[in-house]
This record gives sequence, C-alpha cells and structure tokens, in this order.
Amino acid sequence: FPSGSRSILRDISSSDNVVKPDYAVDLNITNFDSVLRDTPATFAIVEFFAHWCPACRNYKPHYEKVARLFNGPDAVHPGIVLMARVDCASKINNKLCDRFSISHYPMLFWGPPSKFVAGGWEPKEEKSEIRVIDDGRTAEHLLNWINKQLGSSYHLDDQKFENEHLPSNVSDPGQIARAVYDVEEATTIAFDIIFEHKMIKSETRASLIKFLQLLVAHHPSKRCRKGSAEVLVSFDDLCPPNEKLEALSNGKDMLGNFQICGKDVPRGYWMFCRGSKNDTRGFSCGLWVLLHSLSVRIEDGESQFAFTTICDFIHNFFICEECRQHFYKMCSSVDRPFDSSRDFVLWLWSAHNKVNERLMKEEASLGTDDPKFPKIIWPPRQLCSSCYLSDDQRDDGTSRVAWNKDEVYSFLTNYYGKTLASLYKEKGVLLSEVTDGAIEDLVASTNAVVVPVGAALAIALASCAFGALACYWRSQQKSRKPRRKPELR
Ligand SMILES: Cc1cc2nc3c(=O)[nH]c(=O)nc-3n(C[C@H](O)[C@H](O)[C@H](O)COP(=O)(O)OP(=O)(O)OC[C@H]3O[C@@H](n4cnc5c(N)ncnc54)[C@H](O)[C@@H]3O)c2cc1C
Repeated sequence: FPSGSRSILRDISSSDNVVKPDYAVDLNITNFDSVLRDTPATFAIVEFFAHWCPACRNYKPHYEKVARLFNGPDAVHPGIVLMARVDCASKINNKLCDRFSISHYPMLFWGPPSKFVAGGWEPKEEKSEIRVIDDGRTAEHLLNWINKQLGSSYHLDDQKFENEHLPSNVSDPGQIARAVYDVEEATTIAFDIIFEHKMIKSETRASLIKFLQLLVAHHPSKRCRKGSAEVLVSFDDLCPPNEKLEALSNGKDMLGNFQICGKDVPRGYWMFCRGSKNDTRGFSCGLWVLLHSLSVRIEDGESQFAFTTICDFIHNFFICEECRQHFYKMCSSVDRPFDSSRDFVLWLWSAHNKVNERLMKEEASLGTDDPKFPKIIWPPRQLCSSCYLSDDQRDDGTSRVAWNKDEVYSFLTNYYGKTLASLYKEKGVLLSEVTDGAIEDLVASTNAVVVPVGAALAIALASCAFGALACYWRSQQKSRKPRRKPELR
C-alpha cells in the first residue's frame, strides 16, 4: 500500500481486525519509488530486513512503536517522517536491496524521501543525503536519533492532540507550503460529502461542472487537476443527467467512487490545517485554503466566472448551513461584475476576514476556539508588516486596520501561489495514459471558453466548455492506447 492510502486507513481503524496491521509501510520493488515520491513527509526512514532474521523479528515491535507516532491517519505527528520497511528475503527485492548495499539486517536509512526514489547508497559515498541510522537499536534510541535530526522532543508516549508540538508560529510564512496536501485532502473530502449527501441534482449539476472546470485549470495540485479533468470528461457517464439522476439517489453513483486527487487521498490527516483539538480546523480550513489558492491563479478575464463559480459551489455544496447562508449574503452584496483577478483575490480575503471577525467573538464566548489557532484579522503583522498602513486599537479589544491593498495583494499571490506549491512534488504524477501536454492543452482549452460574463451565461458556457473539452480529450485519446477505467475505491 502507498502510505496513508484508503486501504490503510480502513485497515488501521477497523477494530474487528484480528491481527492489527503494522504502522510501518511495507515497500517492495513495485511501489518503492512511487510511495517515496508521493509522500508528503519531509523525511523517510527505510528499514531493510529479512523476515527469517530473528534479530529483525525482535526489532519489529521497537520499529512499530516509533512508526505509530508518524504513520497513518492516527499518527500523533503526521506528515513529518514516513517509516517504511523492505523485506530483502523476498526475491523481487534483490535489486532494490543491492541498490542500498545492504550489509546486515536490520539496516536503517534516513533521508529526504525524494533521495530514495531511483536512488541508492554506497558505503564510501560521502556526500549522500541518505544516511545510515547508526543508533536505532531500541525504540527509545531510534526516537532520540530522530529528535536530534529534527530538533524535536517527541516522546514514545505522545498521544494525538496531546503533548502536541504544533507549529503554531503564525509568523512563519513557510508553513503554508505544507497546505498543498491539505488542499488535496479538502478537495477529496468536499467531493466525498457531495456524493454521500446526494447533493448532485438537476439544479446543482451545472454549478459542479463549473467548479470542476476551475479545478482543472487552477488547482495547485497536479494530481487534482488530472482527476478533475477525468471527472469532467466522463461527467455524463459518471453522473447521468436529468431523468437518470434518480439512479444516483439510489446509491448507484459511479462518480462517488472516483478518487479525484488520486488513490492516496484522502490520507486521513491534516498538516497545515491540523487543529490542536480533534474537532477544530481540518476540512473548513482546507476549503478556505483551496479557495484562496484558486483565486490567486486565475486570470483577469476569468475573475467573474471564478467569483460566481465559488459562490455557487459554496451555496450548493458546503454542508454547513450557517456558513453557506452567510457566504451567500456576502456574494449577493457584490454590485458589479469583477473584471480583474486582483479585485477578486482581495474580495475573497476580505470576505474571509469578515467571517473571522464574526467568529472571533462567538468562539471566545462559547469556548469553541482552538487555543493554538484563535481567529485573527489576517494577515497578522508578523506575516506581512507592509500590509498595514495603520492599526487603531478599539476599547473593546478589536481593531480597525487601514490596509495597503497593493501589499496585501502581493502578499496573497505569493503566499497562496508560489509558497504554497513550493514543497509539492508533482514529477511522475501523470501516468502513461495522460501526458503533461494533454493536461496543459485541456487547461488551455478550458481557459479559452471561460469569459467574464454574468452567471447565467457562465453556466451556459460551462456546458459548452465541457462539450469542447470532452471532444478535445477524445480526439487526443484516439492516437493513444485505450484509456484505463477510472480507478475505483
Ligand atoms: C466559505 C466558508 C464560510 C464559512 N462560514 C462560517 C460561518 O459562517 N460560521 C462558522 O462558524 N464557520 C464558518 N466557516 C468555518 C470557519 O471560517 C473556519 O474555517 C473554521 O472555524 C476553522 O478555522 P481555522 O482556525 O482553521 O482558520 P480558517 O478561518 O479556516 O482559515 C484557514 C487559514 O487561512 C488563513 N486565513 C485566515 N484568514 C484569512 C483571510 N482573510 N484571507 C486569506 N487567508 C486567511 C490562515 O492561515 C488560516 O489558518 C466557513 C468556512 C468556509 C470555507
């Protein structure tokens, strides 16, 4: 299994499993490169062992104790270290174990996951970023070794949402780089909710198509762009129109089985959007980040389309009633069409701040806030001091900020644009069935028909775009191998 795949989520969380599955991810020659390439973790530890080796069998509980902290949806500290193992006694792994010059069992390596991909290790290689872990003989020793590398103080007894070393330093703009994985998580969950709650109806169908178009063109994750394009092209088959919608409400929806951001998502955990409590942040934080990251990627000519698409999507598909009503009110109060992406980016930012301002008081009085992530008027000075012209503190503790909008816009485009995508590994995401070129062409063809007109026309155009996109896609496919069926969960 790839780390954090749905099957792992299910296996680990299922209480009636007689044998508890391992936390460490089993790798072999067929999945080694792909799992290490796609993991959001910053570091990886790979244990090379042999299943017949008694010392390895005795070591396994130690390795598992540490892997519990870092792997899977119940990880205490997710997305930091991927812990994996390779059985060198299994013949298919011979070449893989040779690549790492395995001289004894168990042998542990540490390094950035990307360095393991198609890589290896040799004893005399001095500059390798892959290092042998020389003192990991017990769980305590291994965790100490890890703590030394990370400057952390993780403990074997750490529990999820307790003793948490959350990165709550709001002044670190680099933290948004981890959010690209949350944006994938939020996208997948949004679609899961839409299908589970049977929200695709004849009157909401066009709104979903428009949103998919936006995702195909501007989602910061290539995996999600690819998945959205596949859904869009097969939308009629996956989600039959009109009279056939009945079938959907009977639970026969194919679209609900489609994994829009690839087979490893949802991973079951949040990184940038992780709350310090189980029930705070998460999905709604991920959804905001998705919306902001879409807004900074659109062109001027698409701004009105993006605005109506996002407003309609939240109105039709965000299952929090208060949120959709409140957001819709803000959408409805816009009195003229957007003709620049800057205006739309700033509108969304300001709308989000209005929600923050409202929730600031509400959460504090009800005690429902996340103590590590209180609502604030955003961005704080620590993140963008040049965004502030002045900041008048009022008696009631609130403040009225005079913003430098040019600086805010420049900050937002950089934060949700370049920085958000800076960690993202997208090499090799597109498999043989679709080439990069085809996706870029799809994106271009989607953009070409998205023009800044009123909502009704935009919906009509969305259908045209869909038709054109489908035609284009099919003509592209003719010269290729037969397309694989969409992967089902
Ligand atoms: C469209 C929408 C409407 C919502 N309406 C409501 C509502 O009416 N009532 C309710 O109780 N909850 C509402 N929510 C949920 C609420 O806004 C938060 O998402 C939730 O409380 C989690 O908060 P959080 O601390 O993770 O930060 P969020 O508010 O979710 O923000 C996520 C991240 O975005 C960044 N950010 C914060 N403010 C801004 C900004 N102004 N511009 C750009 N980036 C920013 C910060 O890095 C922050 O950590 C809504 C969510 C969405 C997506």
